[in-house]
Amino acid sequence: MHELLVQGVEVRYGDLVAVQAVDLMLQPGQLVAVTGPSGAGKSSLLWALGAALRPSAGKVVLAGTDLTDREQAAALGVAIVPQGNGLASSLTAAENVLVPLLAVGVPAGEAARRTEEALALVGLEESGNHLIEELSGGQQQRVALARAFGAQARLLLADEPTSDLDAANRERMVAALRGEALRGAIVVMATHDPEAAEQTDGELHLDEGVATWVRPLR
Ligand SMILES: Nc1ncnc2c1ncn2[C@@H]1O[C@H](COP(=O)(O)OP(=O)(O)OP(=O)(O)O)[C@@H](O)[C@H]1O
Repeated sequence: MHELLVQGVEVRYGDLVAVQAVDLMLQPGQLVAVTGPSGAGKSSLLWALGAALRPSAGKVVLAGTDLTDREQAAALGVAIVPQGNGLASSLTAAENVLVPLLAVGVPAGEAARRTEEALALVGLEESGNHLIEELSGGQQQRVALARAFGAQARLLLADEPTSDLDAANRERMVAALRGEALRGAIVVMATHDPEAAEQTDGELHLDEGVATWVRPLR
């Protein structure tokens, strides 16, 4: 059985078909890039995979369970790192990682340990006490990834995770995403960055919502 089954997923905004009948089968341990020009439907596909929007057709099944809404998907371990990070700007970097863990009942000691590890993974161990609004765009992007790493997701959906990063941090983030896959997650990253894309196990290219494997999964 495939852990993630995507069958005929279509996303429409009114008359516009942003994603056209995408089929995918992914297994734990796989790191996949979704590439394509601006407006091709990458974010829409990721949001549909994470049940943050309801597909107009088709379904997304994780470990045998149909994903129905964002809350249910989050409870099943589906994390989304959105473009533009989605962080709480009045909290510190560490609080942004810690609070969601406490909210889902991770014990305080374990949550603190995971927070420290996740911030170290993105190279921000010294910045945990900084407010988000005091951090640069690239640092904020790294906190958003740290939050997802702390959550130890089963399916991690990262939208343009390296877009604001310099080369060294891009390498660090791709390595961290690979680490998540090695831990047993399925990791799907939308990206414009060819160097990040080529480090994945497969590249799914979207053009006007039509998906084609330009580099099939290995
Ligand atoms: N909420 C929305 N309402 C209407 N149209 C939308 C909405 N979100 C996206 N679209 C349209 O759907 C298409 C796909 O958008 P999407 O954001 O998924 O593309 P993308 O490949 O992620 O683009 P980018 O690389 O610029 O982020 C575009 O034509 C976009 O204008």
